[in-house]
Amino acid sequence: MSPERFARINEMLDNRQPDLTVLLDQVHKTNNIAAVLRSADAVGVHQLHAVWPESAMRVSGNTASGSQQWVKTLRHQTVTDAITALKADGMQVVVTNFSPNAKDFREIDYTKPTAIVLGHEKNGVSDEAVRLADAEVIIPMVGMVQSLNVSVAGALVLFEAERQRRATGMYGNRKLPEDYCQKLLFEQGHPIYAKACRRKGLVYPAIDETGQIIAPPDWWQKMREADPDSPRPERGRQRRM
Ligand SMILES: C[S@@+](CC[C@H](N)C(=O)[O-])C[C@H]1O[C@@H](n2cnc3c(N)ncnc32)[C@H](O)[C@@H]1O
Repeated sequence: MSPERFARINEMLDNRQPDLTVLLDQVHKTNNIAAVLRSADAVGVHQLHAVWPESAMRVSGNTASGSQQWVKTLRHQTVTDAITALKADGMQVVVTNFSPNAKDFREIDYTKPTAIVLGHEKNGVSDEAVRLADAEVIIPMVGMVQSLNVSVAGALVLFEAERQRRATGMYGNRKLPEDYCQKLLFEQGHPIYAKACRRKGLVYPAIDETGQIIAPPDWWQKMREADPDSPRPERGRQRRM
């Protein structure tokens, strides 16, 4: 991996907001799911949630433009399961909904741990989601059409959250666990070694701030035993401890 790409992934990790997420409440069109994923990645959402009772959830690769690699989706069988789990993580649950009880979406404090719920393309959010939510919000509209596309609605709320969080300095300081970040950086920077480690049950070595492996000699030895074809340390690039 080039030093530039390594730096870019590090910067992405520094900006991830593990306490901001989206719950897709039966959103089912693959293009819409992909577009929400892409906006979620853009504002630093680390993990998305989806109520998806069917077997496989599909994402349109073109629309997602690779964001599905960086924002993982956790699937829940029911909206009750999903919201219970989000609340157990200390999230306020904000449902986007056309309702007389809904506030303007800009009135919510998104600097709090927040899950934004988006509803089905035709039926909107489920009654159960509304019942369990802490707040209902609406994006005011003055045109002739009654609603926005769900991914557009999601992007507007997410970027309002981004605006508020940036204003209070919530970007640029790493909140994800360091061991998770190290694991991801190793897998991205050294995919062949990572694969060999997984295959043979070897622990991942540490890497330094430039992405070079910092491993004791016995790690290199075990790697060679595990996989005689594994690449040798590049002279001057792979640092030993
Ligand atoms: C196409 S809309 C669904 C319309 C549906 N007939 C209804 O009454 O909810 C799909 C989803 O987009 C979001 N959405 C679209 N426009 C919105 C708006 N103006 N305010 C809040 N949410 C909106 C909501 O999550 C909604 O469930």
